[in-house]
Amino acid sequence: MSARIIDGKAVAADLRARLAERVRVLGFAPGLRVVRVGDDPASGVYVRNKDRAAQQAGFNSATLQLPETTSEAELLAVVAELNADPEVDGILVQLPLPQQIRADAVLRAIDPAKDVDGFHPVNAGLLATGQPGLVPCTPKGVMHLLRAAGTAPRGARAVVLGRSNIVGKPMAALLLAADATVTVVHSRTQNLAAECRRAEILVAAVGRPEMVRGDWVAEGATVIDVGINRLPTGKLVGDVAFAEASAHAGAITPVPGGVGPMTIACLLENTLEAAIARRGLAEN
Ligand SMILES: Nc1nc2c(c(=O)[nH]1)N[C@@H](CN(C=O)c1ccc(C(=O)N[C@@H](CCC(=O)O)C(=O)O)cc1)CN2
Ligand SMILES: [Mg+2]
Repeated sequence: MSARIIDGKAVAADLRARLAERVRVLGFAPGLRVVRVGDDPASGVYVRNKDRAAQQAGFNSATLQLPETTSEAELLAVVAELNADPEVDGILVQLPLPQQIRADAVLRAIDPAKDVDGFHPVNAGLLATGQPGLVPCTPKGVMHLLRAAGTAPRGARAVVLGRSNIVGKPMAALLLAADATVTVVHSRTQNLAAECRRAEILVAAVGRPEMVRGDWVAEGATVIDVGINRLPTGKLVGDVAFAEASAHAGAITPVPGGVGPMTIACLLENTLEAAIARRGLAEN
C-alpha cells in the first residue's frame, strides 16, 4: 500500500481562514501575547510564524522579547501583568526557557482562562476529567488532522508513542474522549514495535528521529507524526521513517507540513475560544 498524504499545511490554512471569518463576524480582535525569553533560533521562527498567522487572521497579536538573562521572578512579573491586562485574551510563553527559569512555575502562573497553550494544571485536569477547557495545540491539531483524513477514532485501537505533558498525555485524553481504545507506550515499554503494530491510529510523539520503522505500522493504519527533529545534515525528519511507513500506512502526515502547521492554527483557535469565553459570548 502507498499511503495517502495528510496535508497539514492545507488543513491548517483552511482552519485559519475559518477563524479569520469568525473574527470578522464577531467584530473584535482577540488579544494574543507570545513571550519569548532568550535567542533560541528555532523559537524565533515559531514565534514569528505565530505572530504573523495571528495578525493575518485579524487578531491583536504581539511578541514580548525578553533577554536570555531574565530571572524567573522577572518573567513571573511579566506574566502577572498580562494576566491583569483586559486587552489580553491569550498568553503563551514559548518553550524551551533558559535553564535559570522553572517552566512549571511559569506555566502555573498563567491565568487558566488565558492559557492558550493548555499547559496549566487546571486545563490539564479539565481535559483529563472530560470537561471543557483550553486544550494543548499540538494534540488538538492531531484531532483536526484525523477528521480531515476521514479516520474516525470511535472504537478504533489508538497507540500514542510518548507520554509528555505537552503532547502524549493530552493526546491520549483527547482520543479517549473521542471513544478510541487508547494505549500509551514509551521508552520503558516492552515490545514497542509489536504494540505499535496493533494500532489503527498511531501517533508518534517521542522526539527520536525516524524511530518508528515500516514494520511497526499495520496495513492501512493512520500514522500521525508529531516529531520535528533536525538531523546534523540540516534535514528535518519526524519520529517516523516516512518512506518505510508509507508502504504500510493507509494515511500518513509528512514532516515538515503535517502536524507543525496545525499547532499554530490551533493556537489561534484557542485564543478565539478564550476571547469568546472571557467576554461571556456564545456563538450560534
Ligand atoms: N509554548 C509552547 N512552546 C512550544 C510548543 C508549543 O506548542 N507551545 N511547541 C513547539 C514549537 N512549536 C510551537 O511553539 C512549533 C514547532 C514547529 C512548527 C512547524 O510548523 N514546523 C514546521 C517545520 C518548521 C521548520 O522548518 O523548522 C512543520 O512541521 O511543517 C510549529 C510550531 C516547542 N515549543
Ligand atoms: Mg508541534
